[in-house]
Amino acid sequence: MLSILFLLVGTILAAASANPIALLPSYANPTTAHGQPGRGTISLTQIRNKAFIRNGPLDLAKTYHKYNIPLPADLAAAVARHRQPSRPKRSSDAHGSAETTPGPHDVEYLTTISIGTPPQNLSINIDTGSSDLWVFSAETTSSEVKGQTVYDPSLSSTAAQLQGATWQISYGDGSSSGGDVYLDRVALGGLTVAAQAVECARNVSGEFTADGSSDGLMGLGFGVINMVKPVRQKTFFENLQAGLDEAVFTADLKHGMPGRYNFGYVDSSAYTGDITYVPINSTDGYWGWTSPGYAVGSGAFKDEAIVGIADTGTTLLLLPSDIVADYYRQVDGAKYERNQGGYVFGCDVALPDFAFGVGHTAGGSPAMIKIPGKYVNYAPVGGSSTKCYGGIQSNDFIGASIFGDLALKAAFVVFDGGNMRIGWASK
Ligand SMILES: C[C@@H](SC(=N)N)c1ccc(Cl)cc1
Repeated sequence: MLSILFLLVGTILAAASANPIALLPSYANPTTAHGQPGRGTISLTQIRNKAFIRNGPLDLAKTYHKYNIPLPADLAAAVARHRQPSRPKRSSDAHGSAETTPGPHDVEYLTTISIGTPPQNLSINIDTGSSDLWVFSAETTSSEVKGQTVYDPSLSSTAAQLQGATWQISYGDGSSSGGDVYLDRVALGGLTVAAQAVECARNVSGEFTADGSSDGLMGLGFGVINMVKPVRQKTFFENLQAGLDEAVFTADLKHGMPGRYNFGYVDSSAYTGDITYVPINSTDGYWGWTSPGYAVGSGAFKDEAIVGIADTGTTLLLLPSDIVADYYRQVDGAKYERNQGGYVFGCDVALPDFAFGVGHTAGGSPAMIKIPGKYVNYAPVGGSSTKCYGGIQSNDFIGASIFGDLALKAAFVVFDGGNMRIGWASK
């Protein structure tokens, strides 16, 4: 319940739109505050401000704020939605595009997002292999912040803490992070979600601290594996999806140069030939799909189903060990080195292309995505200028293949949430 504030005369007109009862001065018959006539006094007549539109959530939220009580999740979301329209208009706003920039050796691709009001710009790793948007924050243990830009919800007028919510996540490379949650405005590529769950790190593992270029991750997997407790939160794409012209986002990563993530449309100028679509299996929360097989260099296509995920958050292409061995048999001097954790070769060696199939053989040959051999030279191994590490490695102990950035940057990829399918095209 709003407590009706008696305002000083000077602020009456400015405040009228914010309060249900406008206080209008009446100079005609001066009386005391209790209605008794007196000299030099003023009486204030109350009239209802017909321009005031009652808003229950906002009224209730004012009471919570008055007593410094964090807002319950639903109320926080209602307040954030009231402050900012959450659904993009179905016109020019229903699609967006953002440049993404590779780190050294294309180890990751970083994209700018803005969070809060006024906007705080952070550089994040878009990761289709997870489903949490988490960022370095003002709450992150200071010794674990080394060069990252942090999000500070206390500086955002649209931030509302999600009461009681926490998160903790671990990734395939052993890295991890965890903290609490705010709802705030998040914008990417011209698209905005008014009440996006922004997971603020209180702790991050050394791998994240050591990467001063990345201020966090935006997971674009499926919300079923979002790690917020007690209530999982939707991804940025899931929150946008219904308002997009097309319920898709596309990844156009490039080798050693900036690429783009688009949302809500398929840019027909970004690829050659046709897009071949195959169904995805999102049961495990990933963009899971099956390739029908592969070819090494100019060799024949080999029918061997490759069950994997399309994962922008993994650098390399991780495949069954028999396929990996088949590839490196075509590389002079290549060998598996345990102490390097994979196949290595001379940095100047000729590398054959690697192609993987998309679509079923079904009599006709499948569409093929060809990874140029030069892409497979990932980087020199630590301390050497002559020995290089392969970009194709084994998926041993993972349980599925991972079509990471090495594969994705050879293609234009459509992540089609509307039709639960993934599309691959050459470019
Ligand atoms: C799904 C990715 S992790 C990610 N993209 N956030 C993954 C899982 C397990 C291994 Cl071993 C390597 C990579």
